[in-house]
Amino acid sequence: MTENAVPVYILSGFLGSGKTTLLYRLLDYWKNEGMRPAVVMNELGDVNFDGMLVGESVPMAELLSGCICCSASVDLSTELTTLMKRESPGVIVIEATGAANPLDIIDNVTETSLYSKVELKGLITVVDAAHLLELHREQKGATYRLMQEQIRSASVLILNKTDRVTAEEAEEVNGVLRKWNAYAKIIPAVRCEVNLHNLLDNADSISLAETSGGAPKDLSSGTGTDGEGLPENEEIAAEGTGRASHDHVMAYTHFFANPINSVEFEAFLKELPSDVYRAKGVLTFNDTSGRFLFQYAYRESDFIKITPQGEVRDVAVFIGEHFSSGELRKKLLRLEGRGYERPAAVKRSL
Ligand SMILES: Nc1nc2c(ncn2[C@@H]2O[C@H](COP(=O)(O)OP(=O)(O)OP(=O)(O)O)[C@@H](O)[C@H]2O)c(=O)[nH]1
Repeated sequence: MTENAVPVYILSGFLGSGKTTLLYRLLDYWKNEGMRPAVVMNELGDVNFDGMLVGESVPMAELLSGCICCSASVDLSTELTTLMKRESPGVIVIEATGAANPLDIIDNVTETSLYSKVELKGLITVVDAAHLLELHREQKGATYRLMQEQIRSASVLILNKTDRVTAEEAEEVNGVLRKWNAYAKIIPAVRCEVNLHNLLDNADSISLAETSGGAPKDLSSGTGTDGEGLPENEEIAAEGTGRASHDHVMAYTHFFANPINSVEFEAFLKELPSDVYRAKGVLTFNDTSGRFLFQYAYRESDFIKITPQGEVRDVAVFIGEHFSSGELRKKLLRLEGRGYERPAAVKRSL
């Protein structure tokens, strides 16, 4: 590999598993080591909520409204090259959407390294212990297969959210990971609190090709559409395009015209159908001051008070499989005190 090539790490893991939590830790770690990290962030929705907390000192490239692995493959190479030229980073971390197939991203990065001084160092997959346990017991579904893919391609695995399972269950999930990936070190964690030096050491220590069974051959599939001209409150749904591994995933973006009641909103989150497995957004409530970044992942929600930089509207993105965006929209409009209007929905491939 090229001398002085900039190391690149890919963060993989299903929606809500804890990738962004790990990203913040890594950025602090590298900054303390005197390095200059840069980030490529990819979101399925139109708004980069996670990027809001990264801080201005970290150069960032954003790929929004699509999944890096199928619709934005050209963009990823271009973004990496531009980031290299513009910022001269010491290390780059790519946080893919939780719906991405990491093999495609590996291929993209390795292709970029043919003409730019970057070197893929490792693929870290974060696993939500409770979510995987449930899916493994059911043994079916596209989400399950995608998680399997993300685990297989990892050079190191973080078994996260172990606070949500018993010690016996953690053992059971550990066994599943070992079965699917015999090579990668498995590091159990809560909120991705791990020894980062060891993590990066382990990520580097084995070849990705060894764990993933080699680079993918087929790069041709996957079409994307641009995000221009989308109306307010938009539905993005996969319709037989893109990778088979996640063409079931859909996202609904809701823009709020009015502040809403926090208690009613929490009740709304509690009643979300199980097909909605991830949601996040920025909200203003009418019963408490300030603005909040909310997170919802596999039946747990979280609210953080924030002061967004620049103009940020109140918005929420819901991601899941084949849920009724019309139903969600109806409920959210009711929370806002707006009547139910006919959805101005546009479908788009992820
Ligand atoms: N209970 C529990 N919650 C966690 C843990 N780690 C992260 N979370 C929470 O889970 C939610 C999702 O975490 P993120 O780090 O944003 O997950 P992500 O993988 O980046 O999510 P996407 O960007 O949607 O793919 C947040 O509310 C976190 O605070 C953990 O170990 N235990």
